[in-house]
Amino acid sequence: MARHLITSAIPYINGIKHLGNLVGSQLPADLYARYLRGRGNEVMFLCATDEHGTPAELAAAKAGLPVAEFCARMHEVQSDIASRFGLSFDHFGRSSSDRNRGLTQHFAQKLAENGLIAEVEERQVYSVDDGRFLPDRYIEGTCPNCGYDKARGDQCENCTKQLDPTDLIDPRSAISGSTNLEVRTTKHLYLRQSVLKEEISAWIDSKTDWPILTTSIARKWLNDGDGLRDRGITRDLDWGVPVPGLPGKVFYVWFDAPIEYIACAAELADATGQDDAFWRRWWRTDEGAHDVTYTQFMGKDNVPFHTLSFPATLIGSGEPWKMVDYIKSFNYLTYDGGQFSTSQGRGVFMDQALSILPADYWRWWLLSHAPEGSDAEFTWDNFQQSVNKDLADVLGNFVSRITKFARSKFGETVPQGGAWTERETALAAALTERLRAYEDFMDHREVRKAASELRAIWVLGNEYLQSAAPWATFKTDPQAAAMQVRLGLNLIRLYAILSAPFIPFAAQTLREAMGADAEWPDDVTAALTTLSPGHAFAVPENLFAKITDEQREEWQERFKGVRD
Ligand SMILES: Nc1ncnc2c1ncn2[C@@H]1O[C@H](COP(=O)(O)OP(=O)(O)OP(=O)(O)O)[C@@H](O)[C@H]1O
Ligand SMILES: [Zn+2]
Repeated sequence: MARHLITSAIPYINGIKHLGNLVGSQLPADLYARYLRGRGNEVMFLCATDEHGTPAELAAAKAGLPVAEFCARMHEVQSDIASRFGLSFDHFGRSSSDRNRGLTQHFAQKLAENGLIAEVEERQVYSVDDGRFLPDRYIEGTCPNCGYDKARGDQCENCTKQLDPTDLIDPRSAISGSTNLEVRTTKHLYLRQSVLKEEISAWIDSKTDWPILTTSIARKWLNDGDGLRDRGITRDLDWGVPVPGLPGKVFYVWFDAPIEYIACAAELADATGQDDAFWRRWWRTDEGAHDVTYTQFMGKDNVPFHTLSFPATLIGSGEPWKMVDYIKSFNYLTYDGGQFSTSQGRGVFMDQALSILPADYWRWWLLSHAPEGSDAEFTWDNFQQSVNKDLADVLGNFVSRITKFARSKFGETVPQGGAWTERETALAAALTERLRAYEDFMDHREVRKAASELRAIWVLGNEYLQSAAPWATFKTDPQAAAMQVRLGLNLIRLYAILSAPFIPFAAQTLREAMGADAEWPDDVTAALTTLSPGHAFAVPENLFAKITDEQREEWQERFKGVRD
């Protein structure tokens, strides 16, 4: 039994996540966690809400709530939707927790002791009327590059140029609209990443098995221009982790967010009444984490922070923290010809998705079309086809035919009689080959390829049923038909176990209907004879309903605009 630590990029708190966020982080992480648990490994699967930063403050202001209360409410909302999607976190934490505050301050302190923090005098825009500095999105104005008049302090959304607040022409406060602004000097902390460049470079070079998407993004930022640059890690805000010794300042959200991966495990310990040793054995290589394999999941825009900044924090601390072993990154899922966007409300959001279909339909489509090699597009046509074919015609149909036929001819117990022929031996051999390929792809976090092996495993069952045709066999040789049905019922049990990482809810229904255990099949032949004659089963209710053309058209229409 191996030990696996798994983290998903932590979803930002400002709203309900869309299907792109889901497939780019939490869902594949859940797939991997479920698979590893299914194979008997010890798994710690962590996720949390990312609660600091200016967008949270602005969203709270828009909702008319104090930011702490807004975050507490949104955390509950996200947590509820996550569990309805079957995301099996061992803990869903909060980056605003006391644990994260403590750890973030701890890391800053260690970095300072090691000479990796610089104090820099900076020129920042101050709003006299609002009585505060205006970092990042708190300031708007005209873009010096393209002339767009709603450019923000950190970036122009029109031409995508990265900006500093002092670059803006005719700047105004995003809070009050006031133009009574002045530039003041203020002190900020910088993380001296440039000092660690060689060490981080060598570390990335040692990761020869990582996806190209991950290493290419890391190398681009390591080597672009002047190379790895020092970064400001503090902001003039109230909401965030306070910076000791610098009143009125908090750490930048991207400094404390990845530290929450660690804090989250500590939050779990607190929530379950366990001591610090409980979480430190996952995170400290000197306290038990030396044998842990750590995998992170995220969309491509998060890669620089996980390959450079967060490793700089951990390495720079000089302490033996567990470093990531594998970073699985994803390209983008696009929506019917455009981008998903939380701020513009474009696409399908997790709550909306569940209001029209159960989680497994989405899980299956998203994972089997995960944007691994390139961006992938969600279209309603493709969704309908894939659900109807894979889930309804292949898996659902197989289950329904076998169980209904079995019940009608032999009653609701596994029938007795008959012996395997060459057809069954050949099926077991074909299944074994597919199963080993499936395991191999899952072990390598190859999501799409694993999905297509699983589909092929389902197809083998249908082909067997087609060629064995127990309904015809029954007329001439009822004993042989009994054997075929027995095999079919055992196949359903096998499918329940193998499919659980992708479609956990349907898998559970199948397992309960078969009155079966969940033991991973090492030997397929043994697995296909696990349910013995006399074992009771039930006919599961229609497992998957097909998506009709009317439904597809209605949803296409309903989700084509933007959400309020
Ligand atoms: N269209 C997408 N396809 C795949 N992954 C995505 C997509 N958009 C965001 N992600 C990933 O989703 C995860 C959670 O993102 P986060 O909550 O920070 O939202 P975000 O990146 O601000 O996206 P948005 O602005 O659309 O809400 C991150 O790992 C991010 O890389
Ligand atoms: Zn611009």
